[in-house]
Amino acid sequence: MTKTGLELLHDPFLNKGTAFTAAERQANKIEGLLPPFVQTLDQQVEQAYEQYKMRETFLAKRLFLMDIFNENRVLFYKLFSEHVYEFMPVVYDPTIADTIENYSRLFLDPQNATYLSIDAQDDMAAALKNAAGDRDIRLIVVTDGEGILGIGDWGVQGVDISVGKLMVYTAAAGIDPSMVLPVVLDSGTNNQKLLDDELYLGNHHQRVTGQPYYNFVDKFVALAEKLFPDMYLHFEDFGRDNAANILNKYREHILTFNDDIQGTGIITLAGILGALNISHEKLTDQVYMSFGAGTAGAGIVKRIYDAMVEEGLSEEEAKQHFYLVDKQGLLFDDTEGLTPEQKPFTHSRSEFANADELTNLAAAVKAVHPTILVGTSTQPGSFTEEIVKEMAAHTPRPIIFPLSNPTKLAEAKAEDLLAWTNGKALIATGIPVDPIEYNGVTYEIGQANNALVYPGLGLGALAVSAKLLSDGMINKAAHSLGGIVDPTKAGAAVLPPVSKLNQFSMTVALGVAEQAIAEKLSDATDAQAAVEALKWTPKY
Ligand SMILES: NC(=O)c1ccc[n+]([C@@H]2O[C@H](COP(=O)([O-])OP(=O)(O)OC[C@H]3O[C@@H](n4cnc5c(N)ncnc54)[C@H](O)[C@@H]3O)[C@@H](O)[C@H]2O)c1
Ligand SMILES: O=C(O)C[C@H](O)C(=O)O
Ligand SMILES: [Mn+2]
Repeated sequence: MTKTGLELLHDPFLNKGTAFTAAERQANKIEGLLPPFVQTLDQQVEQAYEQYKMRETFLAKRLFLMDIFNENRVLFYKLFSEHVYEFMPVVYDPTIADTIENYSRLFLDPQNATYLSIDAQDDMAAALKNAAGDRDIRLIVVTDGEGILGIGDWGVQGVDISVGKLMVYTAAAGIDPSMVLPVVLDSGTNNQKLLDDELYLGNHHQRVTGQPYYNFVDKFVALAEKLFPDMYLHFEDFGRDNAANILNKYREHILTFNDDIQGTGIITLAGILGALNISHEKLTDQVYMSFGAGTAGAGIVKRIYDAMVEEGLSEEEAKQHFYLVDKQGLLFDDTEGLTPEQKPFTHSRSEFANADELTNLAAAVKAVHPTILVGTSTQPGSFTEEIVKEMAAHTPRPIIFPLSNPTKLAEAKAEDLLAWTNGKALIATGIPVDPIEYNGVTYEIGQANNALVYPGLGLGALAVSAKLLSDGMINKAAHSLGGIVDPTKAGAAVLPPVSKLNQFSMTVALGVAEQAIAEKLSDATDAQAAVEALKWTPKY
């Protein structure tokens, strides 16, 4: 059914607004519904950008851009693609945290998302069909809102992270926006503030947990697979108790990806490889400390550990290079409340004379002397001057990545890390940071955010219709980000800049697609052609 009239103007996948030509206006019953002058896409972009600049706050800018998103996807993505570096923190993290916290109050438009309720599971198939319409869905980002960034449980309001992650897929890697579906699984929320708020738009009950919850997820996965058999299923911001369970359940059966576990692992490994490229040190000589060994923290550890094994260490040797610190302090094999992902990387108390005193990060750093410290703890300011100086006293180029998001939760500020280490720290942050002047050198700060890698990974896997996402494909993605930054330049970043996101997303996609073919996870033969064929560009 072709849409005409107001229906056409209100379909963001078809609407061109003032760019509809006179002939199109006549053919589609929209004569007189628009001002007479026919604009080009470039003129629309220029006009929209002027309006964008008039908005003062990041939140106001984001709301303005979302209006365009809801009206006209081509215009939105053309505008986004011309201002990737500027728009990323507005459209995505950290501003997205504000819109998630205020979602119900700011609500205007469902943004073509699918809302699946644990209390209405009989509607699930209809809901997915309604949301897809006649579109060919190839990519789903799904969240249950329990572990949004580091801000916790936001129930149905977490849907914005599904929408936001998908926007980055299109802006960075050219995934056709008509092929994507954001999904939220509403199984309740344990956020009392939301439960007490009569304007909260989700289910007003505590989270359903255990088998009924997993049955709900299972039903969704099975239906999505049936309705969209060529789909890549991206899980985002599930709670610590469920994220790894869900990934482990499906990863060997369908083409699926957990961004917090795998995406963060890839980008952090890439950042560490970039740092070692600058310091000329070997990965297998590093002593790694994870602060906040939850979904992301343990996911990163597994990825770095795999890389150490690939570089020749035995599994037992490699494990000795890792130390996890969580709420309990340094994690030992007899620590209460260990997660299955933490257990393999614990130590024996007998390795330390003062094991019982290692109940906080400062004591653990003093006892272990890590060369790499990665924060995924949601604890702002926890990488203190004392801790950082202690670390720097025992290693010439400490690798320090405060990765907690959004900005207000970061373990440290990049400028402090530089000052406390006389410019020696090799830093990556979770959120964008402007270049820092220190002692006459301009330091570029790499952004270790999974957004630098998941778009290319998804494009590569989708382009060749990979059957699964293998460790080999993941590993290839991590190694695809090297070679863009010049490590000999003073103040060089450990990761390529966000301004080159489109360029290196293609490198990642190609590497991943080639690897899928090499592992016989795809019937395609020409990775380059497949990637180019799938790539969408915003034009009328
Ligand atoms: N930069 C990125 O690409 C990226 C990717 C994923 C997650 N993150 C960030 O990492 C953080 C954690 O996310 P997650 O999904 O792993 O959450 P999570 O809840 O699974 O993990 C957080 C961990 O921190 C621990 N923790 C909490 N308080 C602590 C304290 N006082 N001391 C030590 N440990 C403490 C928790 O026990 C838990 O194990 C978030 O802020 C998130 O934004 C960043
Ligand atoms: O969303 C982000 O900015 C990265 C990451 O997935 C997170 O949960 O923090
Ligand atoms: Mn996330």
